[in-house]
Amino acid sequence: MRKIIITIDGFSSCGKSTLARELASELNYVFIDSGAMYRAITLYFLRHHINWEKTKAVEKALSEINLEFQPSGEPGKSDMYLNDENVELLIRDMLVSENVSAIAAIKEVREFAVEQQQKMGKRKGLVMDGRDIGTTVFPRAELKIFVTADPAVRVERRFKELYEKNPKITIEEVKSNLEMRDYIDSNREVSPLRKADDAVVLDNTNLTRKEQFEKALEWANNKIASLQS
Ligand SMILES: Nc1ncnc2c1ncn2[C@@H]1O[C@H](COP(=O)(O)OP(=O)(O)O)[C@@H](O)[C@H]1O
Ligand SMILES: Nc1ccn([C@@H]2O[C@H](COP(=O)(O)OP(=O)(O)O)[C@@H](O)[C@H]2O)c(=O)n1
Repeated sequence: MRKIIITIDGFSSCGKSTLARELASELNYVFIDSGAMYRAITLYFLRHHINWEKTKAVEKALSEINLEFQPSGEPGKSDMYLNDENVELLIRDMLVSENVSAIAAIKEVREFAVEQQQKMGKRKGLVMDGRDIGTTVFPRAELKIFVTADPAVRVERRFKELYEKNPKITIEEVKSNLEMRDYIDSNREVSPLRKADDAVVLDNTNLTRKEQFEKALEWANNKIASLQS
């Protein structure tokens, strides 16, 4: 069976990673959460007080960063390792969320991450989610999905998830973070978030996880079947 690359892009908290993980698990593909890479870089910059407005400081910091995904023990899930440290939980912290989009807008940071992402796609059989995967990282991917959902629904979903870990978090905090990141991600100069011309749109505002998964799996299976003939 021929293996393909599936890209899943869209705004924050649309359910991209959830869908990507489930698809990869069903197809026996590798799942890569590209956002985790930008989050790990951000964690490093914050911890080491890197002045990210200075190109030299950014380049030096990037030369000290090693990113790796390792299986987490849960089926289909992997954890992000920053210089051999498991940072999977730390990178979901609000402080990282507040700074990640500014750092992900830096050209050198994007080049560093994109180069590694492209290497991961060499052997196909990959589902990667992010913001620029269908437009920049894998412009020739066989299946591109652009996920959208009503902004209020997205805030509610992310709030629910973060509240379970930190009951002090407020819905306003989550809402303003999502709005800020979506704005920066859509308006940056390098690879702004946008739908690739050949991407299919999946609006999951009123879809359950199971329904969105079934729809995307059907697209994937149809694409794989069409490439056999
Ligand atoms: N169709 C859905 N209905 C309800 N909640 C969902 C759905 N898809 C994902 N979620 C939940 O929404 C939150 C954000 O999903 P996630 O996959 O992390 O989004 P993204 O990767 O786009 O930021 C998670 O808590 C996830 O469990
Ligand atoms: N391919 C990608 C993935 C993420 N990012 C950046 O990384 C941030 C965090 O990505 P994420 O996928 O973890 O975001 P959420 O799951 O919180 O929505 C995004 O807001 C973007 O600023 C990016 O620029 N390009």
